[in-house]
Amino acid sequence: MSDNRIEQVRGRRVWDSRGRPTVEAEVRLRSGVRGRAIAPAGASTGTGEALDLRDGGTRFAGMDVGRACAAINEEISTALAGWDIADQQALDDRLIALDGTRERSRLGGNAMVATSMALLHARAAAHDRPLWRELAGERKVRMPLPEIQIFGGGAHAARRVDVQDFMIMCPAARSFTQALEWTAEVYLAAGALLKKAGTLQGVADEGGYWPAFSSNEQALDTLMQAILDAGLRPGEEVGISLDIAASEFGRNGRYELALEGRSLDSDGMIEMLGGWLERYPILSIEDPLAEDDPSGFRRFCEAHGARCQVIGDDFLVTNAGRVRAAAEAGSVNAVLVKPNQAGTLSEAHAALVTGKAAGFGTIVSARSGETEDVTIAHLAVGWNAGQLKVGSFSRSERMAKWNEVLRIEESLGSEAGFWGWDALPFRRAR
Ligand SMILES: O=C(O)[C@@H](CO)OP(=O)(O)O
Ligand SMILES: [Mg+2]
Repeated sequence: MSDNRIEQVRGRRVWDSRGRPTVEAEVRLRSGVRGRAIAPAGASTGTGEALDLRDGGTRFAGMDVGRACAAINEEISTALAGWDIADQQALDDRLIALDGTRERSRLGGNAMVATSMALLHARAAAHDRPLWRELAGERKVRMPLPEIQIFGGGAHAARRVDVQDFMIMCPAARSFTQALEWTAEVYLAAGALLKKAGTLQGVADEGGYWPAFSSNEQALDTLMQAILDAGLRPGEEVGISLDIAASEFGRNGRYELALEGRSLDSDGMIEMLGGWLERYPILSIEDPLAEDDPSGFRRFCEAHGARCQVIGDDFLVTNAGRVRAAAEAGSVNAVLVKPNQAGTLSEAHAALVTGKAAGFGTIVSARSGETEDVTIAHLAVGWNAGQLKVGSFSRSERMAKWNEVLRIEESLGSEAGFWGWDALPFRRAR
């Protein structure tokens, strides 16, 4: 028997897709087996998220991670040394207790999530199996429905468009492979439309195009045209998915839509989004209202939850307690699961399981600041989440994840199912 006790955990500074430093953790077992993982970072963050430990001063605009790396090298490594790798929950509990703060400000959410993920990698390596299989065991899993950005806006594109993510979903595809193929067709068609119109400005943080639109509706119209140009049927084969990220422009019940020069209250937002739902084949809307507007969420979900997935991201911050409360209140019907919002994999998993128990859609999601780390792809498959959101084609830190799911799908051969329509909570309820 090889010795699966932890020898050491090391932290190192690496760089993310926005040119900012981030934290990599590397776990070494006594057997010599290693596992490593890198923490991602958000730009549009919820106030209830685990906090990254970042160093002040002018170095890298005050974004350095020296203290988070030191926390791994010193406290975390000492606290975990000698522990067996088998029990992720016990190891995560140890990290949580060691930090001792609600918002993870002492060790840093970035140090904790990198360590938590690296522990899982080490365990999978010790068992000589892929990470997703380590999580799923012998349970059957299906490949996730991808949610892929075509246009970026909001905090990821200097707020050129108010809405943060204009994405598509291909629930009628037969497989993950085919869903990715269809999405690529739409992506290329959208790029051609923007070039022709002279509105292409570049690539946004998550790999979607950065367009110069004059209204949010223009983005939706262009997206519809791109779906048609790709030879696909909007609403039947391909649907639209939006992340409004409304906390970025809404506070205290007021929403300032800069692009359109409009200021709306909650009811105005609900009415505007309801109008979009009438006119466009929208299957999913994330954070339609701000995190401080729970009654707005409730009214929105009451009005539209029967025909649209309503996702809480900043609103729920991957917190099982908040997911439970939202299920009781009826304020969303889906939860975005971002491990670094929670701080550890066990807490992220608890949020997902709580969502599933409530009949919610569950979407494992990357952050806008990412790296070559593909852990998230394995979590989506291994936890059988149903949906995955990691950004789009023009950025390889995103494609690394999608391509990893292709590999997993191929490895399963005819065993590999695809979540398709079943991933969407309002479709399952029918
Ligand atoms: O809001 C989101 O869902 C994510 C990913 O799109 O963005 P960020 O990582 O900046 O929070
Ligand atoms: Mg979001």
